[in-house]
Amino acid sequence: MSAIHVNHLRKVFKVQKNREGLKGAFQDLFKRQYNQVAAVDDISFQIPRGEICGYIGENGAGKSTTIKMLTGILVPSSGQIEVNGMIPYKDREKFVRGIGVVFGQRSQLWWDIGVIESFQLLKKVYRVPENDFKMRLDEIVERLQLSEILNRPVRKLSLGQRMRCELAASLLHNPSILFLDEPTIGLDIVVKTEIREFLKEMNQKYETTILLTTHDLQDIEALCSRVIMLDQGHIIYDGGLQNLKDKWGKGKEVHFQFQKTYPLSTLHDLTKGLNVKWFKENELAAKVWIPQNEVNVSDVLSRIVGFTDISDIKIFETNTDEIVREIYKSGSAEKAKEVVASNV
Ligand SMILES: Nc1ncnc2c1ncn2[C@@H]1O[C@H](COP(=O)(O)OP(=O)(O)OP(=O)(O)O)[C@@H](O)[C@H]1O
Repeated sequence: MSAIHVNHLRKVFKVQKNREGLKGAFQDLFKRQYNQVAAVDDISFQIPRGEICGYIGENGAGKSTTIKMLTGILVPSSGQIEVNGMIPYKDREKFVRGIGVVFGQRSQLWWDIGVIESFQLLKKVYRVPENDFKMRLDEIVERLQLSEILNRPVRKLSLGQRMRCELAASLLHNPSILFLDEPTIGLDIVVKTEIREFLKEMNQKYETTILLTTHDLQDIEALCSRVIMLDQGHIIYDGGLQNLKDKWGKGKEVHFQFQKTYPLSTLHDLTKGLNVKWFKENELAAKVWIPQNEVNVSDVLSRIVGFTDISDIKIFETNTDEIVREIYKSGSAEKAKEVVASNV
């Protein structure tokens, strides 16, 4: 049985239309007009137990609306959802005991009381037995290095400290599914790395299923084997991250720093027969563009090294950011593939 099962899910919001001018405002007072916005428009997917899946999309794509439906905060307009074998907006008490949620922009901790008191309250909310709570708390406090800040009120914590406490709070009841909505937003790279390591560990140790919404593709690279990409309420890609790179990656760029000047024609001659493109950077530097799956970097290097005097070489890998941006721009993974192919 999958941890999350979503079938033809839709959420339509009714948004008030504001008519223009004073007359319009007056008319609005008596007769309101509304627009329908389909925030999530007929999406289907399944997430097996123990998977970490990235859920990405541009602002307004419908990510948070999906997470809110999956966690039972919003009721779908149509379609079916099953999370942990339950319908999230029904049987709330039982349902929330099986999930953990972190909204990076909102806190589940009480602002003015000590962190440990918030944890004690959550223990009561989730009805966690004392022994289980103690074991779990000890493990998480040690792993996330929270002992120094447990007695501080949340309002006095730095963002990084607060996010570590939010994660701890979401895991105290040992949920089998964790929903993370922008968990690393605004954090520095050190805290981001710590959080990613911690999540990886929890997933491996407890087989926690994780659905992760983020704008930081480094989160996805570090954690997810699968990514679901959303655009205007529709799924435009659902598959492996490596597959995305293999199929839609633009290729590699190798930058050469030479000790002498080599004209472009010489570099072209050296790589004759290989489908690569050379660009001159300055008198002593040039870069070569190597399309994915067509030419091996080692073939190019073997033709250049030994025939030229090189002082430095740098290889730039496929950039996930660029692939994803291209896909967002074109609105579908298939179209992006065509765009990328025509650019190479
Ligand atoms: N309560 C609401 N009432 C009306 N419209 C809403 C409501 N919540 C979301 N929307 C609209 O639904 C669409 C999707 O919003 P949602 O917050 O799910 O996007 P998102 O992908 O999470 O964006 P972001 O990355 O900016 O958080 C947007 O057009 C938004 O304006």
